[in-house]
Amino acid sequence: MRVEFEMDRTTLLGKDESWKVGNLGVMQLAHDYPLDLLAEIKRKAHILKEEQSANMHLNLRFIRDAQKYIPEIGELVHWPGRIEQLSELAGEPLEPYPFSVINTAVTFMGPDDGTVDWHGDGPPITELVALETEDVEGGRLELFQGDYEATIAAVNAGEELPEDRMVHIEHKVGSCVFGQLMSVPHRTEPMTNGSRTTLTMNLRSQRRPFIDNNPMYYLAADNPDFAWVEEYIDDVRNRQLPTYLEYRAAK
Ligand SMILES: O=C(O)CCC(=O)C(=O)O
Ligand SMILES: [Fe+2]
Repeated sequence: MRVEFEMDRTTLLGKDESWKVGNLGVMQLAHDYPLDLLAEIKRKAHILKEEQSANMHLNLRFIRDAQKYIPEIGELVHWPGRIEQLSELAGEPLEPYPFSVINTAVTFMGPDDGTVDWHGDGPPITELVALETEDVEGGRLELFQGDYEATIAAVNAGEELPEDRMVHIEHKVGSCVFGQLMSVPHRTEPMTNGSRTTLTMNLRSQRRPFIDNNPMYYLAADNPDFAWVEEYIDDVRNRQLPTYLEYRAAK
C-alpha cells in the first residue's frame, strides 16, 4: 500500500480527542489487491444490484450484508497482509467490523442512485475500494475540517460551508480511501453524470472494540427487520463490555 494522500485526525477535526483509534484521519492508498478478485466482486454486485440494494437512509444505495451474497468479499477482507498493513497505517491493531449487516457493503452512486448526504460513519474505520468509475462528474468524497455537531447544525440551517476547509478526494480504480470517518462530517459531492461502484469494508480497534458510533436506531434505519440484534448483543457481552471494563480499570 503506497500512501498517495494523508491527513491525520487531529488536523482533520482541528482538535485532539481521546475517543479515537490511533490518530488515523483519512488516507488515499494505492492498493495491490488482485484485480481478478475485484472484477468478480464488481460483476456479481451488478447482477445483484436491482434485487439486493436499496436506498433507505442518507441517500445511500447499497447492498447490505454484502459478503453473504458475494463470498469473494470475505476473501478480500482476510487477504493476506491486509489487516496488518492497515493496522500499521492506523497506528493501532485493527480487526474486521463484525456485524454481518454492515461489516461490508457495495454502494452504487450516480444521478439516479444518489450520493450520500452529510453524515459521520457508524463504524469507526472504513476502507472504500472503487470497483468502477464511469464518466463521473462530481462524486468526490468531500470532508469538512471541523467539529461534527457544529458542521451538521450549519448544514441543517442551510449555511454554506467555507470552501477553504473542505478536503476532496477523487475515487479512482486501483486506490482505496482508508479513514476514521466516525464523527467526521463528510458526504459525496452530488454526481451530475456517470456512476461509481464502491466496495466498503469496515474495521474497528482490536483492543478497544467499544469505540463505535453505530447506535441501534442508526443500524435499524438500514436494517428494520431487527434480525441483527442477537449478534449485536453477543458482541457487546463478549467483546465490548469486557474490553471496556479492562480499559476503565486501567485508567
Ligand atoms: O464513497 C464515498 O464517497 C463516501 C461513502 C461514505 O461516506 C459511506 O459509505 O459512508
Ligand atoms: Fe461515510
